[in-house]
Amino acid sequence: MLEVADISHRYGAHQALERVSLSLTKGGFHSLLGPNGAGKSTLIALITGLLRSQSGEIRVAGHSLSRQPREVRRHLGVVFQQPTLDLDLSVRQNLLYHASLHGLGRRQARERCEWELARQHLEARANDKVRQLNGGHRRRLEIARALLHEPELLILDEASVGLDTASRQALNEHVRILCRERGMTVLWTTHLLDEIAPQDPVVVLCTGRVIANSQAQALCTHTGTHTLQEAFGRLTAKPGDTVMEGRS
Ligand SMILES: Nc1ncnc2c1ncn2[C@@H]1O[C@H](COP(=O)(O)OP(=O)(O)OP(=O)(O)O)[C@@H](O)[C@H]1O
Repeated sequence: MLEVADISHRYGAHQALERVSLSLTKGGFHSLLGPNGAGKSTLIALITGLLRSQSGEIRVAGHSLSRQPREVRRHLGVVFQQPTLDLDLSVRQNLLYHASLHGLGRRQARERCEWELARQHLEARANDKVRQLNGGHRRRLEIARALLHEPELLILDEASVGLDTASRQALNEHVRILCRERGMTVLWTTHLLDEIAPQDPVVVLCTGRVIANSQAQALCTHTGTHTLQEAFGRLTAKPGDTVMEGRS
């Protein structure tokens, strides 16, 4: 569903990503981990087309981002780290506006909007201004918005930041349900390792390179540790020493 092949990116003299390759299988909940400055946001900006790739190739659902950007956008939903809702528009208005940006007709937009609101249990809030929603509800609205055009790949960049523990868990579980029930492929970036299950495929970035690409559980086995926290610490302490690549 997502193929990143040999992507490198520089900011001036600074090499932010170096020959990054990864591939996400359909229907999986994939996590992207890395310490501060590892290059996660840069990679997401490249995949979502916010940054233009300088080398390598990105394909979404078989479409090349550089040659078929519209096709890629059609298959891709994104929830960015920084909320981008209009606080002074209502919940429904935010969704309808976004639907029009995706070229949905009026009727289809209304239908999709009501469907996603119901799925997120936000119907009763449809006419409220976003300003009136709490952080958890705003995140759910952003997910509803990202799903309006029925993408097959959903990217969430630190989507749980700022939420309380219960809202974080609910959000995480909700996204997992989307994978299971809709076959959606998810790329979830986080610093919070308790959001990752032992069987989840995980990509670890460090100083711009993929240093591990495996199931969370296998990272522990490989590093001889008991928790993902310990494995992550060991892998990122001396990234040059421990390169662990396999399937994600
Ligand atoms: N616009 C920019 N100009 C110059 N350097 C940048 C720019 N954006 C990011 N960088 C640098 O590129 C590297 C990767 O940054 P990036 O934000 O992608 O990392 P990250 O893994 O998302 O970090 P964090 O977890 O802190 O958000 C860092 O060293 C960062 O300082």
